Amino acid sequence: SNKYSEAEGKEYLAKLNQELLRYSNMAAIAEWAYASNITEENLQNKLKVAAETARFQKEAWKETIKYPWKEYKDPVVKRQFKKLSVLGSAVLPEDKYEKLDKIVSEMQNVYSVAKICDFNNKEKCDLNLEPELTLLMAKSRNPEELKHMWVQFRQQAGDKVRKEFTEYVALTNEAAKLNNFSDASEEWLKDYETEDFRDQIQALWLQLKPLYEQIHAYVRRRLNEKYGDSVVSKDGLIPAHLLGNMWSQNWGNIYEITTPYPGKVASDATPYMVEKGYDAHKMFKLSEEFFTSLNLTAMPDTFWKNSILEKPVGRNLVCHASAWDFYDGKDFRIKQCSRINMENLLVAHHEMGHIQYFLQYKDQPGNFREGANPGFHEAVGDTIALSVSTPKHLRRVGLLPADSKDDPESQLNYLYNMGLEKIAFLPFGYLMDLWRWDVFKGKTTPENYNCEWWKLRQQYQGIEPPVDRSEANFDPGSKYHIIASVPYIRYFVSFVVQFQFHRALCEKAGQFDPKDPDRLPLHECDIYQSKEAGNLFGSMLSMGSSRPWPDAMEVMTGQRKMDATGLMEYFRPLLKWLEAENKKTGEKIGWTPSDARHV
Ligand SMILES: C=C(C[SeH])C(=O)N1CCC[C@H]1C(=O)O
Ligand SMILES: [Zn+2]
Repeated sequence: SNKYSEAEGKEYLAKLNQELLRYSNMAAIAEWAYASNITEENLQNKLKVAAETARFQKEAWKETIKYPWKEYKDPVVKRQFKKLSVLGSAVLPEDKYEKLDKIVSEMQNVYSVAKICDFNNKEKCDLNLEPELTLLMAKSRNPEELKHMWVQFRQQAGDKVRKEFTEYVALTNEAAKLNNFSDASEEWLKDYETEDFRDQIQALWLQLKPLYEQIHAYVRRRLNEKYGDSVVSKDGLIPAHLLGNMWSQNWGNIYEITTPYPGKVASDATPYMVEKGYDAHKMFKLSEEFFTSLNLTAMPDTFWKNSILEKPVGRNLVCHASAWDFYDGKDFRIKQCSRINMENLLVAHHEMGHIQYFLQYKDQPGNFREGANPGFHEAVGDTIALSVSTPKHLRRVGLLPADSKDDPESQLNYLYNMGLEKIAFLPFGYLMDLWRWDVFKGKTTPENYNCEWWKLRQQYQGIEPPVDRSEANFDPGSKYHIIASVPYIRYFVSFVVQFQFHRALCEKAGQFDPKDPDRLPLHECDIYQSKEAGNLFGSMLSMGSSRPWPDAMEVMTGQRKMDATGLMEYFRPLLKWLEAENKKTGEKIGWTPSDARHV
């Protein structure tokens, strides 16, 4: 047979996959060493291993593209060649590849070591983002203290990396063009294999925007009542520092000051986690037990041995939570600077969802060991957490009092709390890459990085900075994913599809009936211990990226498209309540742009 026949191609793939897995394992080990202990030595080692890996990938790629794979018959062989025919940043000349790697590593270092002084004690200047500032942004009800932390963190993080980020954009675009993409945004979107992907996302946002405007109007009124007109206007933008989160991306931490029915039991497990002596290990064991109750896979011993589940003392590390596949079918890890509270319990489930996906597709060929699309990977843990978060489940595992009532007002409180997490996030999940796509396309230039950022924050989230901003600032650079070059539209996709997954699994578990949605409300569903649901989930997860994501979605939900009806069904009672409440208090729905207001 002539060289490069389909049989030859198949043999070539098998050998190449083994080599690629070996390099991926070495690269992950070097990256882990740096991310978990930021030292010059670990940086140099990471750069060296990354350069070796890139060199191998480039050599292999020159051979790969000689195979006439488009004429092959076997869809699995063709799909692997298709994936391997795009080289990624390894396409850059070695010096530029190393420069790009160095810049992203340095931006992560600046972000991870940023420290500010305490608002109340000017001598204490060792406050890190995690845990100190995260906890204070969640707890403080002092607008001046919140403003101090909001401004100071940005001064120590984003403002310091504006120049590096500009260089990062140029190099990332250069790599994209060498891979025959018009710019990096097109290379990032290839993972969705969907021609009109951006139009689909825009359509989903327009469907969900009314829900966001309702919760925005209600929260603005409650914050106006608490902080007064001089701090929060009745019909304008919400100041970003008052929403319980450094980036205003989810608002769960202001539940207690905006509760619809105060005095009713809060569905917050935090006090019960503390009372029961929870530590990080116990949080992750609780999550593991949920997965095994579904007949999904337990963590291998290496997970407990190699993971970092609490912030180590005495060294710098990247605290932003992450899950790692070491591509040897045995070594899987989480790195999380865990705190003992409900928010961290849900992040732990989020990360364990990544690990479960790794475990389910670990026997796929190397280049299929990824999510059906990146949004699916972000949705696994959150889908499970939708069951875990229910008052019914928290009572079941002893994280809410057994006798805590389930009356309609408590139910509404719970649904509102979930809305502060899931609905509030949607515009942020969208605008992050709306900004970056425009940057990669050159529509947003360094001269207007910050102005365009705040235009999007105003247009989509209806929020404004607590102090005037200028191009001396670089606020996008104060968000981890921007400086770590992690695409973000995956989270918007996740927040939509996780409700489609939840609905399908709840139906399978007999916990939801689409023909009688009021009998078993979707937001009360808990799939715990349903092996039928778990087997259905596993059948999708084990596919990895071996098939286009509509095929994977269809296996589990019967649908082939992203669809907002899952999220809308889950929050239907909340939307009704918010519309009635905002009508009663005569709220303006939406917001008048600040400049219009100042005129
Ligand atoms: C927990 C992770 C690690 Se993939 C994360 O980055 N998330 C989870 C939800 C949104 C996004 C964020 O924190 O910005
Ligand atoms: Zn994630």
